[in-house]
Amino acid sequence: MGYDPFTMPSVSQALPSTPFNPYAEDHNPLAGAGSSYFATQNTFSAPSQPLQYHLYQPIASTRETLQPYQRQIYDFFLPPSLREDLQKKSEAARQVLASQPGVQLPSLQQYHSLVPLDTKLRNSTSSFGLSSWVWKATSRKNGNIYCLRRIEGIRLTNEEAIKAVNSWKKIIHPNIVTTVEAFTTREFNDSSLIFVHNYHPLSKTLAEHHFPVGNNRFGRPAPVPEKVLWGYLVQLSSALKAIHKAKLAARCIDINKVILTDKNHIRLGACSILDVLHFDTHRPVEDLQQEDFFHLGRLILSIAANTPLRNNADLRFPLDQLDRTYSPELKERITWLLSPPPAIAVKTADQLVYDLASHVDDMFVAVSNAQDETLNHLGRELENGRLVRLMAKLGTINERPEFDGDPNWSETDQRYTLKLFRDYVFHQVDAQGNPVLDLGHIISCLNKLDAGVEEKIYLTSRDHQSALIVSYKELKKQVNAAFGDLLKAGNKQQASRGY
Ligand SMILES: Nc1ncnc2c1ncn2[C@@H]1O[C@H](COP(=O)(O)OP(=O)(O)OP(=O)(O)O)[C@@H](O)[C@H]1O
Repeated sequence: MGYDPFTMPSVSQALPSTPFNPYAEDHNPLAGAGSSYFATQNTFSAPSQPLQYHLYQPIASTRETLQPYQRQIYDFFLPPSLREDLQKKSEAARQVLASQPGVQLPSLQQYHSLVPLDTKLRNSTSSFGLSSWVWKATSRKNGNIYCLRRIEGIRLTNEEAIKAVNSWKKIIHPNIVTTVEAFTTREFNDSSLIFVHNYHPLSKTLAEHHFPVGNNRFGRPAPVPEKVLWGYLVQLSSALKAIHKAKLAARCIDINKVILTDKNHIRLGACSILDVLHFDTHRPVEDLQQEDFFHLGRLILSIAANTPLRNNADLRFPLDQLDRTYSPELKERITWLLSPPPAIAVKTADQLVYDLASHVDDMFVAVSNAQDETLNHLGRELENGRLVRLMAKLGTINERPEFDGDPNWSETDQRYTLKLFRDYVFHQVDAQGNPVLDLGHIISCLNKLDAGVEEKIYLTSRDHQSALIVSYKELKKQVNAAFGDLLKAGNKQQASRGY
């Protein structure tokens, strides 16, 4: 195979060898002997040793040298790039703030362990006209992680204002970050409003993605591919369709408020906020909906022109320049979005989606292909999950020190056969007594056990004093019988869960 599966580092192996303390208050993996060292450093969030992602990559593909029926180790697991991506997201979601004097953040209602998401490390006033702060936090009620946005120094004069979020809570759409709730707090010695949204780890705003600060690229950056722009347009049009249908207006279509949560997958990130903040202005929702189209046009134009176009920016010049790089169709669509609504009729999101039909189809094909691929990977991991359950069952039986008052329970009857089987699967040695670490052998034995096939195997004890020939079918029965005994004795309801 040219690959040693047992050198694949686990997350904990990739970290320094500080002993893990499961009882530590700080659940950073570095908590323990090293935490006091790191706590003294001038870092804002808890420092974490970067995972050695390169160690997870296959060294080289040796597919050509294999027979078609032979498998590489990676054939059994998720593709490395997807695994790395998911691990990075999981690491970001689990990140905690090092407890340092002066940066302790309060718990807000049931939300605790706040960690800033705003990389600018300053409060900003840009999008809502008020200072806002963004954190991730864990809910004490369900353990889920959420995105909290604090709007600083706002006193609501109308009690009904905060109820404006209720209509938003019902909107569940792949291109809209779900609104969870909003509440006021005095935890910051002022009157602040907190908006709770779903959390999407490692997301970036479109501004951060397309106009990174301190971008040192020389010359003009390469234009964003037209396909990406159509993708954004289709996704945000679909979001608008859902929002307008609910008789709401998005009001937050802005490069700072649309977040990229996966490759080319965007979501409107700050819905409901302006509805609460401007509750008393009573602007007709129809007007706000028409403004959504303009903001969408400006957003796409900004990215196409490679320039953040703020309020009151002159859009004619970038629009005129557009057909140098992009198709007349894209220019026409953006022009439609930016132009005032026709006198006799209003623009509608339905009409927009209808006009984008051929691009919606492209997107549909791409998403369906991606889903097929994901289901394929999921199928593989399903197999792995099944084997883990089987190994968990075997683990509860093998070497159990005592059961039902019998210290020899795991060494007698069928349990003894299972012990020999364990040795057969995991403790094989070659003629020189060296360990044989063949994952293919382990997986194939466990699969046969799970299926309970008729195939017979020869099991022998370590001292070669006893030997037996047994089929996988019998072994399967024995596993189930022994595990059944354990289940009977334990809390049945509890123990049977998950096996
Ligand atoms: N729901 C969310 N889940 C995860 N991260 C989010 C979520 N919403 C926003 N973020 C991230 O939080 C950071 C700050 O978001 P914010 O909306 O404040 O952007 P900003 O550029 O600072 O805008 P502004 O200047 O208007 O404050 C961004 O990196 C963004 O990707």
